[in-house]
Amino acid sequence: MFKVLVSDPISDLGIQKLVDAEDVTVDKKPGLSEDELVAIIGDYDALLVRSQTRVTARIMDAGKSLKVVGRAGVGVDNIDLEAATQRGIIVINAPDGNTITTCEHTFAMMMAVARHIPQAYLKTVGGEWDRKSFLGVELRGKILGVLGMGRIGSEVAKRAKAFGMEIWGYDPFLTEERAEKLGIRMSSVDDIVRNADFMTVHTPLTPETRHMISRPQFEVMKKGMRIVNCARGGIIDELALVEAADQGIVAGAAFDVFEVEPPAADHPFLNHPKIIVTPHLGASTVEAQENVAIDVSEQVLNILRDKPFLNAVNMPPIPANVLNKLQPYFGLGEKLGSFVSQLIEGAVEEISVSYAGELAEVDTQPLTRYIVRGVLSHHLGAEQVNVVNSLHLAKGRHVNIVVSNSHAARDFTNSITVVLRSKTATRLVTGTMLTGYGPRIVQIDRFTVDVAPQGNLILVSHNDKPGIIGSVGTLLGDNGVNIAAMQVGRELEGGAAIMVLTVDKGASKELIAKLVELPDLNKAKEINLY
Ligand SMILES: NC(=O)C1=CN([C@@H]2O[C@H](COP(=O)(O)OP(=O)(O)OC[C@H]3O[C@@H](n4cnc5c(N)ncnc54)[C@H](O)[C@@H]3O)[C@@H](O)[C@H]2O)C=CC1
Ligand SMILES: O=C(O)CCC(=O)C(=O)O
Repeated sequence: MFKVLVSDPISDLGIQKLVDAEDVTVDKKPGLSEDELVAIIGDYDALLVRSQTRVTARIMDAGKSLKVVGRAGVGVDNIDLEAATQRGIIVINAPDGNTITTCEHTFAMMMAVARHIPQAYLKTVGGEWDRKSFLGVELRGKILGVLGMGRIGSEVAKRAKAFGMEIWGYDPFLTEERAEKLGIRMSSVDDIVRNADFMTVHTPLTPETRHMISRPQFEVMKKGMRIVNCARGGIIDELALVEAADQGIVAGAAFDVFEVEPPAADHPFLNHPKIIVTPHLGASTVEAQENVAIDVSEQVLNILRDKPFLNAVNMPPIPANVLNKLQPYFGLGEKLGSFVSQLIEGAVEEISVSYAGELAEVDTQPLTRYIVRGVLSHHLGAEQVNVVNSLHLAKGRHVNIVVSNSHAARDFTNSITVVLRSKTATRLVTGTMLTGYGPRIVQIDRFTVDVAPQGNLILVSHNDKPGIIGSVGTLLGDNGVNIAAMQVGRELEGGAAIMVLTVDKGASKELIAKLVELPDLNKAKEINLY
């Protein structure tokens, strides 16, 4: 008999299938502390949570029989994925069940902010009949900028069309074909910020999306913008938003999520006349809670019964013989994917991986998953993409994956080449494991290099002229950026060349822009590999 513990309030109807299963007993114990969970988890095979329970390494250590943690929802920020993976505990989520509900909450927020509904309600119930202070705006005819065109963003776009809005969307994986199908304009963050009347964010919180709307964006923002965030706190810089609202740039904002939840009592959003808030209610409908509970219950049953399952967000076990051969390359593969995904412009349409040398002789599928993870996690967030779901996520985004093997490695015992193709560009990176030195990037596009794939890198393309290395070094030095290592690759003396600098701390966007102004320097790009 399998034992399942439900430690958050999860829909009874949703978990009925588990309760009815003859080989399962279900205990519902919401609101337990970590200590209380540690004390009882040893009896259970599965743990079902929403977002309140923090599933820590301590709990998992005590869960000697624990095979699966099921999250009834999308975000798994409350589960220590690394610890689960290390202990062979499968973590699954329910990514589809609350899409429509969160999309509808976004509309509720957008309309409430357009018509000042919470503010007007407060005055009316307070006994005032104030019809002058709450002049609203229509949605019809307005430009709605959607940042993040995944599950929720796409549904928002579809519904906004019914309101007569013009939709401008931005997502690194948005292709022209998909934009056309959705009837939206493919745009950029900058265009949206400068032109939209309403803006809504539907991305995960990643190092790239953190504060993607901050002071520089508010400075150029169309006056009178109304902003909605029902995704994750921190995508929009909260303090910069308050400033922009006070300066009259932002006419209104509606937030369901906060950088720290719950927000402190003196949080500047609370009681701000232009900002309305809800306490992370995006997924809180009867239907969504039922959907996510049904989805997660079904997959937990499959896992307990040793059947194929969906929506795993961490790593499944790999056979020991395969693992031994591939493990040294997992980190390199992921870094190569991340490196080249930070170089490519435009939506990625194809990831092509070539294995050469001894690597071509083993089943490299697990390694391909790491490479694809590296490519996707730059945009989707490392927390959302793992080796279990990376290929599936790529397929869902219509990214073609091509794998080839060549038994003869050119200069190395083994090498991995990753080529990304978008509509407008093709970028290539090759890596290898050098005995005694570890992972190395040995080719970038057509240039031979020798770069350790880690930390903050700056990739510069330039013309091979005397003095250019010095001028780059001086500019970085003058701006307090220390160069730890430097590599130059060129085809011919005096021809096109690249420089890869490993720097001790990240360079600001302004400094990268200054680099490009140097004579004979064509492009500069910062790349983070952690
Ligand atoms: N308020 C709530 O209760 C809920 C919040 N959420 C949150 O909503 C967000 C969206 O969820 P889904 O649509 O299900 O996720 P999804 O994974 O389907 O879509 C996210 C999209 O963001 C895109 N993206 C990543 N980086 C970007 C960038 N720099 N600029 C523009 N787009 C970028 C990705 O390519 C992807 O298409 C997530 O943060 C999720 O945790 C989800 C459900 C409920
Ligand atoms: O379970 C909840 O209410 C939170 C939903 C959420 O934010 C998510 O699924 O990512």
